[in-house]
Amino acid sequence: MLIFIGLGLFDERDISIKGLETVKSADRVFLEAYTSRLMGADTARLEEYYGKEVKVLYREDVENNPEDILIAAENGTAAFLTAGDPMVSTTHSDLRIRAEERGIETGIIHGASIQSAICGLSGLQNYRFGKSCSVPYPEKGWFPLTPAETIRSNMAQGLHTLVYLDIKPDRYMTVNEGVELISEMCKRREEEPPELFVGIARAGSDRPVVRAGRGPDLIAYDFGGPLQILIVPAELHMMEEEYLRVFAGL
Ligand SMILES: C[S@@+](CC[C@H](N)C(=O)[O-])C[C@H]1O[C@@H](n2cnc3c(N)ncnc32)[C@H](O)[C@@H]1O
Repeated sequence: MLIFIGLGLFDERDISIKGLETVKSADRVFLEAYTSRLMGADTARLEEYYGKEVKVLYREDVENNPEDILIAAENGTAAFLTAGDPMVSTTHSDLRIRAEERGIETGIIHGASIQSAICGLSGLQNYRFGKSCSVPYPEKGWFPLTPAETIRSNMAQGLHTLVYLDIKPDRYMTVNEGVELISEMCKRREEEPPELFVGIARAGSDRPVVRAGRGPDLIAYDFGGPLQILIVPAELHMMEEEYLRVFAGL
């Protein structure tokens, strides 16, 4: 059996009791470490907490060579762990389909996701979000403008945009970098950059940071360590504006 388990948002204690019991009784435990991360716990700490060896997986292991996972799931119970919820803004549906097609039973134990956490932290209503987007680190000769296009299209419909920030093996994109990149994309599209941004750092920790402001203000603000995420709000409802004043320094 292959069970996808969400670890929640920050450290080893954010997993559900159901998830923890399943990990502890699993035959093999895999940790997907490229779509998101638990910044409050490293692999050694997870292994100690679960009393199990944890095999860390990178994109290549899941998307191109998932044999090890599938064979483990054919021969016993394999737990596949992902920070957040395993099926939110990740590509794991493909693995679940592959398993089912091989006759392997699958299941999901959900975890708290950044997608809902940002609503509580920012006060922006979840039903007012449009399509989300990701800002990647630009590479030589490659500077995609699609995030700016998504933001503009959402904005025209009065919808907020959630902007996921890139994770690389050796670095994590900050809110400061995200705002700078979006402003540059708008410039290249010959558009005005958004007037307001909301930056969030370390959701799920004891001290998450939430800050709303104009682009230059957020670029200068120190959000501390990763993980970080960005929202570009559309026109605010009265209650949303009030919430940002009280909790995000608007
Ligand atoms: C592709 S999404 C994966 C979401 C995950 N599956 C979930 O349900 O939470 C990962 C991105 O979300 C943001 N993120 C995830 N967890 C976060 C946290 N605890 N605090 C701030 N941002 C976070 C970061 O921008 C990160 O690059």
